[in-house]
Amino acid sequence: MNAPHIIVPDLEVPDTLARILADKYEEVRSRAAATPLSEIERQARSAPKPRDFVRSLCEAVAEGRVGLIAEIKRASPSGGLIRDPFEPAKLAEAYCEGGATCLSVLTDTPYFQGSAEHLKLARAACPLPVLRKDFMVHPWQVYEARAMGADCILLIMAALSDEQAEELEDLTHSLDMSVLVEVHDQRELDRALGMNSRLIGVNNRNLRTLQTDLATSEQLVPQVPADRIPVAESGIRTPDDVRRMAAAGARCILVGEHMMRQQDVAAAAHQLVHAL
Ligand SMILES: O=C(O)c1ccccc1NCC(=O)[C@H](O)[C@H](O)COP(=O)(O)O
Repeated sequence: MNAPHIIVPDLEVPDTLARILADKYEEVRSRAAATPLSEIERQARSAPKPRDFVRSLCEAVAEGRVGLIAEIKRASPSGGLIRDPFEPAKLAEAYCEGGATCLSVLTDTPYFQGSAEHLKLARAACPLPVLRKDFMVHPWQVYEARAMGADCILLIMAALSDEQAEELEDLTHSLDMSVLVEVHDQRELDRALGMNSRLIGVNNRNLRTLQTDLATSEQLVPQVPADRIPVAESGIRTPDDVRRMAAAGARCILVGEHMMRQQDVAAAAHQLVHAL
């Protein structure tokens, strides 16, 4: 089959992200050549109904709880191999038992050792809505996300032009899925606020240095308007960190590596959920 023509926008992107994106465009080209858009769309439309990711977080916050998006990730560019052995279904059950509101599952293979299979196993093991954590650059991946059962996708503003972000957001919403729009600086936040999605993720990880700094959320979260839901992402480890993010205005958090490194994942989730 012929590889589809996919246009790559000319963006200024941090080094690590630029490498990941170059590989991602290649991956999408070859996967879309093997499974045409019409076929992946058919699979997406016959997938089980989406679970409401945004509503679950809103309910957690309305009930005074921390909205924990608990991440299932085996490895990462900053952390190397994080968890081995790695059992997505057991991890999903443990997160659910520990009080997580939603799951985030890495599906990128080259950099995170993730897969669609991890997402399917995790979602089948619990009732929680699931975010497909990957580098989304093309509509084909949105259909693929729905086809594998994802309830939400991540759109990283640093990786997308405004036109791309809006196209992917519209398509995602048309499939009744949620979008978590991720920003790391003021300019990206301003662009994100021009979109329709309610979930605004502030990534504390600088994708140039891969270092995390919770001050990023402290600076940006107070500027997120009340009709949006801020989510503090990356580098959150302790109950004090959770309280720090809540003091900045983020009662929803996305946490991966800290919990993935604990023997008792349910207890680690429970500790963060009950930090306030
Ligand atoms: O985690 C990385 O090393 C990384 C490198 C390049 C792009 C993205 C990366 N991480 C994705 C994430 O956003 C985190 O997995 C997520 O926010 C959880 O962060 P943490 O709790 O610090 O694992």
